[in-house]
Amino acid sequence: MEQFDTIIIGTGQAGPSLAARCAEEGLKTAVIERDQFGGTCVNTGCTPTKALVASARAAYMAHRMSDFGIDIDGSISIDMEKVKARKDAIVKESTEGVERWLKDTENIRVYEGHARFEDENVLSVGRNKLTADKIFINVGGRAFIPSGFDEVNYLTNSSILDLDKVPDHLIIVGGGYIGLEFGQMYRRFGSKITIIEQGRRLLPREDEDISNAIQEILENEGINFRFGAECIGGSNEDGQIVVDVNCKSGPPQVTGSHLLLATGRRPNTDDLGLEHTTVQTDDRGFIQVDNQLRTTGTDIWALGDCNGEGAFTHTAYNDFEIVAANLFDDKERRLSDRIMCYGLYIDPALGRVGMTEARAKESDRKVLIGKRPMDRIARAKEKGETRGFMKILVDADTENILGAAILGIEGDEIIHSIIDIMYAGESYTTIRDAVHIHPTVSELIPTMLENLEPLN
Ligand SMILES: Cc1cc2nc3c(=O)[nH]c(=O)nc-3n(C[C@H](O)[C@H](O)[C@H](O)COP(=O)(O)OP(=O)(O)OC[C@H]3O[C@@H](n4cnc5c(N)ncnc54)[C@H](O)[C@@H]3O)c2cc1C
Ligand SMILES: NC(=O)c1ccc[n+]([C@@H]2O[C@H](COP(=O)([O-])OP(=O)(O)OC[C@H]3O[C@@H](n4cnc5c(N)ncnc54)[C@H](O)[C@@H]3O)[C@@H](O)[C@H]2O)c1
Repeated sequence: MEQFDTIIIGTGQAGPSLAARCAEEGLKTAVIERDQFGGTCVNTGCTPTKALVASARAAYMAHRMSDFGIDIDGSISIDMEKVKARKDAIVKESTEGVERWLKDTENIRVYEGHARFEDENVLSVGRNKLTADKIFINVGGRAFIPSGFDEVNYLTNSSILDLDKVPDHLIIVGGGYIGLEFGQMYRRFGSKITIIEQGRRLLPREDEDISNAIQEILENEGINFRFGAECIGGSNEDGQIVVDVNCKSGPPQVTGSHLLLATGRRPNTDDLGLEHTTVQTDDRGFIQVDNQLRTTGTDIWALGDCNGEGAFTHTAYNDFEIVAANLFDDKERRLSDRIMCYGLYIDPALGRVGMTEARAKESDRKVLIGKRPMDRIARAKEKGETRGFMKILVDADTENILGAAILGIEGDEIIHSIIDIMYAGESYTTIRDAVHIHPTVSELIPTMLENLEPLN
């Protein structure tokens, strides 16, 4: 049995920073990783997808060159092998960076293998047995595969990254983050795309005007949607893929060359031996945690996607910050202090923070709303990027900003001025009265706030 002060399972977005901090504090730290260093974000999530989104945008802009008065003498084609090579190089640099960082840090010992609890404070990794005073679980998640697809060659967010040819017709099951980002990307690379969504609209957690605007943007680029259509199975037929659809209208089968299942994620907690501990999970396998990320187990914490409290890189990293502040800095940081924010990396991107309009309406607050279409923003027009709109919700009594959505060029960046005001707990008038630089999209946030109206 090898004794450590701390053990960290998984090298996703919380584990490595926490390991480095533990090591810096002089703690003898073990880190266990069963697959690629850096986890989902670096290897099969944010990094590769955003690299591909950038290639797809370059292709899109190449096709739009004449809008800007530029003639291209010749055809535009996609070399998917080169697109993939660019993406692979960016991923390699990051994953190797995480591996080197961990392996070169004093006080950290890295184990490569699958960690499993044998007891409350004992883990096995292959033939090694490890124990520690404190254990941190950062095991992330993987693609959820609905039943009915065993007999078909489907792709997931991981395996689609190996493609070095553009599919003729990519069928995507699921109109969430993964479905929309890959859908637009491969449409721009030249695939025919059909997105099949069981709900009646895209992104049901967003407001209906956001869902509709995104649908319109993607349809205008040539993406086909099927709504109210649950995909219940698939088969390989004559070199094609046939997806069976349970629906009230439209054909009961969709045929294409490739199939991407983008139907959500499940936590990597089913093979962790948690049954040998007092760590409790919910009915979907997410580890239950308190406001400081402590599990029900003794001296066991859970961080990142596996605790179901956030599903993003920045929420996983914030979990690390909360744990480190409480353990080492004598600062009480809490999960409940986090204001939910995220980006959806279709183009133009959606930047989001806080409440939706629907949630604000349901609350018993007096709410003010401001809205501005991108085609009434000078910089968006100058850039030829007038799709989308922005909106903001304000509590009429406290003057605090409740939430905002920016669907438009650089929406993922612009939203941060609103996020910061929300964290500062400042009145919306601070940003309304601030001088923003001209010409930017951001300069219209003060203007939007000058024109608030009651939300009915
Ligand atoms: C396609 C896609 C695109 C995304 N894009 C974005 C984005 O643009 N922005 C954003 O904020 N988020 C994005 N996300 C979400 C983001 O990737 C995750 O929220 C983030 O990676 C979560 O990190 P984590 O630390 O919880 O775990 P992970 O990054 O999933 O890491 C967990 C690690 O634990 C290891 N592990 C699991 N079980 C064991 C075990 N028993 N023993 C040893 N090791 C184990 C795994 O191998 C893995 O390396 C995306 C996700 C996907 C799938
Ligand atoms: N930009 C980002 O930050 C980003 C990008 C990609 C992924 N992610 C993370 O990955 C997670 C998973 O993304 P996702 O898109 O897989 O999940 P999701 O939960 O966002 O969307 C899944 C969609 O699939 C639909 N669906 C499920 N089963 C179906 C079926 N049988 N037939 C038809 N439709 C079906 C659901 O109704 C839902 O709309 C996200 O929650 C997010 O945390 C983040």
